[in-house]
Amino acid sequence: MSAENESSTANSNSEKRTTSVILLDVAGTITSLNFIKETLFPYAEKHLEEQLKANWEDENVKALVKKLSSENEELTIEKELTYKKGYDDGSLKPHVYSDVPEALAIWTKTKRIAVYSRGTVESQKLFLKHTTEGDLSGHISNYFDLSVGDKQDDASYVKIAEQLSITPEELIYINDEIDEAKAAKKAGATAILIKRDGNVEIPEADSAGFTIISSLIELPTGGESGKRKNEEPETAEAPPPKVAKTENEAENKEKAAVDKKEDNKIELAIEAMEVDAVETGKGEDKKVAETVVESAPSVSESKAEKAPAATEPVVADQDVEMAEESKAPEESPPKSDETVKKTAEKTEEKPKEEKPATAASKEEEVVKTEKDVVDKMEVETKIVENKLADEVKTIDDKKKTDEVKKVEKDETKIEVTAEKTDDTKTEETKENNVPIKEKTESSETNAQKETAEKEAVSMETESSEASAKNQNEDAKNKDVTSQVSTNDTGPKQEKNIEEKKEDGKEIEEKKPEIEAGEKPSKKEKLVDGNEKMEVENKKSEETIIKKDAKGEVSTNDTGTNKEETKVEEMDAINEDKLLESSQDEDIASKKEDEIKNSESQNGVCTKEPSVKIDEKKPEAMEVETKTDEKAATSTESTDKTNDVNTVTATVDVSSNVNTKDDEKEATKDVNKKEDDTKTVDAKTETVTKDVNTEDKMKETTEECVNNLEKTKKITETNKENPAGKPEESRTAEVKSSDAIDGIDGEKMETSAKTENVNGEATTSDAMENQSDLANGTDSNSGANSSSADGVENGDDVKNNGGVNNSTTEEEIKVKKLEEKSDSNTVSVEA
Ligand SMILES: CSCCC(=O)C(=O)COP(=O)(O)O
Repeated sequence: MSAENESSTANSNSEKRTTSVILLDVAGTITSLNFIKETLFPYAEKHLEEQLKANWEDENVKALVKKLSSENEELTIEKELTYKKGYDDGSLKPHVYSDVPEALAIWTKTKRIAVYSRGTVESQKLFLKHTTEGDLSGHISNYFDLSVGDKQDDASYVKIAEQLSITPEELIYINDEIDEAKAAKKAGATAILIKRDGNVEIPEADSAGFTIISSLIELPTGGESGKRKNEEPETAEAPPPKVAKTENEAENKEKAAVDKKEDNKIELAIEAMEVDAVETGKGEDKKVAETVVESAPSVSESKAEKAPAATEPVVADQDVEMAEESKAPEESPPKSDETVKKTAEKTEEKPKEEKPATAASKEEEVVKTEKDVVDKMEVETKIVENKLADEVKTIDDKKKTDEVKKVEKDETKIEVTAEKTDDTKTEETKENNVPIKEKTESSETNAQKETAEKEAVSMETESSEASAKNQNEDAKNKDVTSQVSTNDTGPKQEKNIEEKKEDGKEIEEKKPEIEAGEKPSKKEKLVDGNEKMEVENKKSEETIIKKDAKGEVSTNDTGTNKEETKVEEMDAINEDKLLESSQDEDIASKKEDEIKNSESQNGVCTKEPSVKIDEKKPEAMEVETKTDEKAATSTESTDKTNDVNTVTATVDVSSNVNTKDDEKEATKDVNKKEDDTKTVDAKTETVTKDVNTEDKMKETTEECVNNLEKTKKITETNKENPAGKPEESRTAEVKSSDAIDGIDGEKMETSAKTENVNGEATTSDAMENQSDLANGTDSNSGANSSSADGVENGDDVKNNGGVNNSTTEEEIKVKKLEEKSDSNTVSVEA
């Protein structure tokens, strides 16, 4: 039997990975004791006699009988023969518990399974081969019978271990008898008690410290090791196994059922038992290390080996703790792996999912921000447009009011001039009613001009509005570009921006044309005024154009305000000039009145000069009026032309802004208007010069009046003393003539030179230089040599002398004045 056991053991050991071996008892463990007692043994007894009788003549039977007579072994052999016959004919069917084949199938994957029974090895083999659950002999690697020793002897377990090539600690013995368990435990093996129905009850005191199971599937992970039990007090203060078993029986069954399919868990339970056995210290440390190494070919196996079995609840409290401890590393890694995987997936998926999500959200945010920006821009542009429209309206209103005021002022001025012209009551002035009429007509035309100007101004305001809008659009474009630079807007906005930029460029290109169209309307007003304002206006225009050329956002308010201020200044200057001219006229009229009064008082001397002066005065007035009229007509003509040009230009500009061909025509018109304005400016320059000469003439007339008064006094004295002091009268006359000649600077210089040649001191109080001339009584030739006029004057003085000479000289002087005034008029007409 021992040899059989060894051979079977050797055959199976090489195939197992682990060194631990589960050693099974038969009766009461894999089969019921009732089957052994009630079936197997009676079957043998019954069939043994028959077998003996049938085979009595057989040599084998004869040898057995002889042997039984001496050792009782033959009976065992006869039993084997009986069992074999029964198993073979089916009359005997060995019983096994239902959990046996399942447990064997599980254990046999990683463990060796051996059988240790009182029946012979052949009987054991026949038994496992013909069980009610089928042939289970294939899971059994080794069979041991009583040949190795009594089951209650611990040495038997040592031998078995030796035969299995393992240590007793590597042996797990499962049986139903406490004495055998104690022997195995004593040998160092792990002894597990199993309680099945019909087994002999184990006293609780004896079973204390042993693991008790009711099914092989409940095989505990740690098992009961002798050492552990030995470490605990034998009195077993620990709870009795039965109590733990009964309390946890239902749960163990359920869990066992659940864990049946998990083969690795059972294997791990066995490995845990091995570990527990190693912890007892009975095993060799090296072997334990080897088992650990062998049982750790892979991570899963090592984990599975340490994993708790489903039968864990059956285990005692300490084992449960170990199982929980062993669970933790097993369950935690998968969890950790899963968590790692999940986290990795999350980390991988999250960025992938979050990135698109964040990208989409960002895009949505960007779109929202873009929409918000566009909305804000639209709102801002609307606000700016509304503001500009309001400002343009206010500017228009101001301009209209200013223009109305201007029209009123012009009307009053025209009335004043008309009244003045009526006051002259001369024939020439009557003849000059035509220009006065023209003035009135021109006033009418001025009124028409004003209306035209209003229209032009309205057009200007429209153009200014357009320029303001253009500037606003430029500002919008700038704002848009600035916002686009900060914010990455979509392509739609870029297109809009580009379109706006193009529109802004076109508008900027149109600006100079529009602004050029504004020039005539401005120069209309400049014609009435002086050149300074024109220059200033040009400068302002140039500055505006430069600003526009630079791309600066020049608000139209400043330009319009400047224009308004300039126009106002121009109007003020014009008004001042008109006032000055009117004052000059008043002064001249006053002087005339004074002369008349003096004439009426002085009699002879005053008549001719007064007449001539009166003749001259109307002429001078005529000159003035002519110059004024001509200036007015020139200005009016230019105004008319400019008005027409402005109207046409503004109409052209306003109507032709949309078409480029019309814009070119408008530019041509504007250029023409600029040329017209230049010619008008030149004319105005000549007119202003003539006006200055007229002022000088006025001064000379004043001096003439003074001299006449003096001549009057001299004539009176001459009358009183005809023979004496002719020089004084002559000097006075010369003074007057010189004063008249003084109009011409060259004549004054020449006369002064000739007079200084004589170098005689004068006693006259009137004018020192002229008194020098007067003192030169012998210097008449000098005076005559000064000029042709001087010759005439000298002749007159010589021939006439006295009162008559003075009158003739005055007439000559008046003629000179007339000639000069005529030359002025001619120059003005030219
Ligand atoms: C399976 S062989 C027959 C079993 C038998 O004879 C026997 O006595 C079993 O007792 P044990 O508890 O030792 O297996």
